[in-house]
Amino acid sequence: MTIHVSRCYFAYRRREPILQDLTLDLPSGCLVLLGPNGAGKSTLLGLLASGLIPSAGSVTLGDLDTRRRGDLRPYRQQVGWLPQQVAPVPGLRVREQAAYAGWLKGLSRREAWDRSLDAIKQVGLHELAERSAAQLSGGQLRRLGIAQTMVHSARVVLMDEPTAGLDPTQRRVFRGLLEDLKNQASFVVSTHQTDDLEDSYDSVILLDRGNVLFQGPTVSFLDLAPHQVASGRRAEAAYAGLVKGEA
Ligand SMILES: Nc1ncnc2c1ncn2[C@@H]1O[C@H](COP(=O)(O)OP(=O)(O)OP(=O)(O)O)[C@@H](O)[C@H]1O
Repeated sequence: MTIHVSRCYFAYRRREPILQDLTLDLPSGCLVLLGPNGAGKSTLLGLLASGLIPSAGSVTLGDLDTRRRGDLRPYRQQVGWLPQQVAPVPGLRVREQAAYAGWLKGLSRREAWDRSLDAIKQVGLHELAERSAAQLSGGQLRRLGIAQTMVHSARVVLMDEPTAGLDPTQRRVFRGLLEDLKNQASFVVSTHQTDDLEDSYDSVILLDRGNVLFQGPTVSFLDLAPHQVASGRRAEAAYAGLVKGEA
């Protein structure tokens, strides 16, 4: 089961609409959300996370609809959110912060604490369980953010530019993590990095000025690149062709 976006409109207060009549069925698996600066990726993720509510249309997961107040809590239990900056909670250690996130999502204190160990193990942070979360590096904090979504067994995890600012080693760690967690949840990842598309993602959505320029399997996206383009450059070429309308 994944998220359906149906005929959505969204505008920030008294501004031009960012998304108009947007309809998307997010497939399960790993999906990458691409698009130039200002395309509307974070806005779409905000709607999927239920932090933003469409002024018309709907965002649904099964029979849960983010426009119904009573549905928000169960919706958010199933949809995890990893913002660009994961903030350490002052005074909490790594495992405590993971457990705290689970408790905020409605788990009992006991259940959240029990599950937190597995979650930090899954992201390779168990050896740092007792360290203050404030002492983690940027890459480790993002892994903690993923662990927070694992504690409450989110079915869909949304990530906004999770590898921005990470060094190549940390980016590789992140890619490995995504690979390991793929069978536990679906992932929607917004990024500007196209070099690892083929290995990491099953499908692609390309947004530009709120419009979907492409939605489909990664292989079909790469096929849009001119034939002479070498394999490592195909995603970049397909992207450039679509954004300029040349593909
Ligand atoms: N809080 C806000 N208030 C008003 N306008 C906003 C707000 N957040 C974003 N916007 C506007 O909405 C449009 C889409 O922004 P959004 O952040 O969703 O794009 P993006 O694709 O995530 O961009 P980037 O790749 O630069 O992060 C932009 O024109 C932006 O200026």
